[in-house]
Amino acid sequence: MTSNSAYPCAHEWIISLTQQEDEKQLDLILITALQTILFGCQLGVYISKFINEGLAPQQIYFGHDAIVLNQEQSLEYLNKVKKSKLHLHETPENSNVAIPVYHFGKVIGFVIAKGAVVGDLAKITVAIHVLNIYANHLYLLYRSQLDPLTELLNRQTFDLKLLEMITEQGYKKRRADYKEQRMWFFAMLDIDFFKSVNDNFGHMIGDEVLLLIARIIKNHFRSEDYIFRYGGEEFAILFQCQQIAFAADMLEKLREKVAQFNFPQVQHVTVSIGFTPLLQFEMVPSLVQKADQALYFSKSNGRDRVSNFTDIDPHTLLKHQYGHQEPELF
Ligand SMILES: Nc1nc2c(ncn2[C@@H]2O[C@H](COP(=O)(O)OP(=O)(O)OP(=O)(O)O)[C@@H](O)[C@H]2O)c(=O)[nH]1
Repeated sequence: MTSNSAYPCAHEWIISLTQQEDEKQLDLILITALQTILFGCQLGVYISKFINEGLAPQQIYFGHDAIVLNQEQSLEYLNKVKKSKLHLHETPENSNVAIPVYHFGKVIGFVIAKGAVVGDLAKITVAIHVLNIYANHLYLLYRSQLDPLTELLNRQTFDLKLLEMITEQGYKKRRADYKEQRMWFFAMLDIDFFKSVNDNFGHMIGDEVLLLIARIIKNHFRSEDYIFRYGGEEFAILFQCQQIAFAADMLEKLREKVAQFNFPQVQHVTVSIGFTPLLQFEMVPSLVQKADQALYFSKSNGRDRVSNFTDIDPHTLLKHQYGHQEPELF
């Protein structure tokens, strides 16, 4: 991409950025734009993809010359740019600039550029504008991944995320952020006798129950975990724990929280949960089937309980399959 003016033209990048429907493509366009605008610089690009100011931004540029920071350093830089907007650091042997990435006044990441551009405010200003457009479009893409009622990730995003997680890159990349090794787990959760909630209290109250349960689940897990509204009254959870016993405990506590919650009008609602460890390179349908079978086991053994697929006798599993291979769409 070229420009006739002395400084790179931001318009071309804005058009390219706002045309993207895929987050990875959007990142790629941003990196190319920054490499052109801040030509000759070594770059580090760190963004919080959840549009969440509290989270450590993640590296999104992995080129051989990328500036690599650990989680602590990236939080440190985030705080620096929050305080001083543009953080310039100049010594005879090393000069770099940290540029904040804003979304609606919140700093959701930063770009570090090392090299001759540090004193060139015109180029840095173009980079800031391009980063603003990137952040706005990232937010729109992010919103399109959410279920409008619960604001959890929607069913359309489920396959993509799960596929991403079971490939080597996704599985390892996220684990490496933690000091200790963690495993991923996949759980399916279904509200018990939800039809009777609708029948007895009406659809609006049913929706409120869905919303409240979605909130309970979201607050129960870490912001790095993934919570999906999988179907009508069914949720899927991808989460990390050090070991299977902790995962079971985490889900048991979630079950308890729902069972003890005082829902307006309906008062008492329970959920059934099935889960399985996420094996790297496992196929998505096989993973869903395992969690689904564990969920069925919970349903057919009294509901309001958590079942671990790996604990269930395979003979029992062969006999039963929870009757919704295709999720109910909403
Ligand atoms: N209010 C509301 N209801 C929904 C929504 N999506 C699905 N449902 C209802 O969820 C109910 C699911 O009922 P069933 O599949 O029979 O399951 P259940 O009554 O929960 O029974 P078990 O799962 O066997 O415990 C149906 O009545 C759907 O209409 C929604 O977005 N809002």
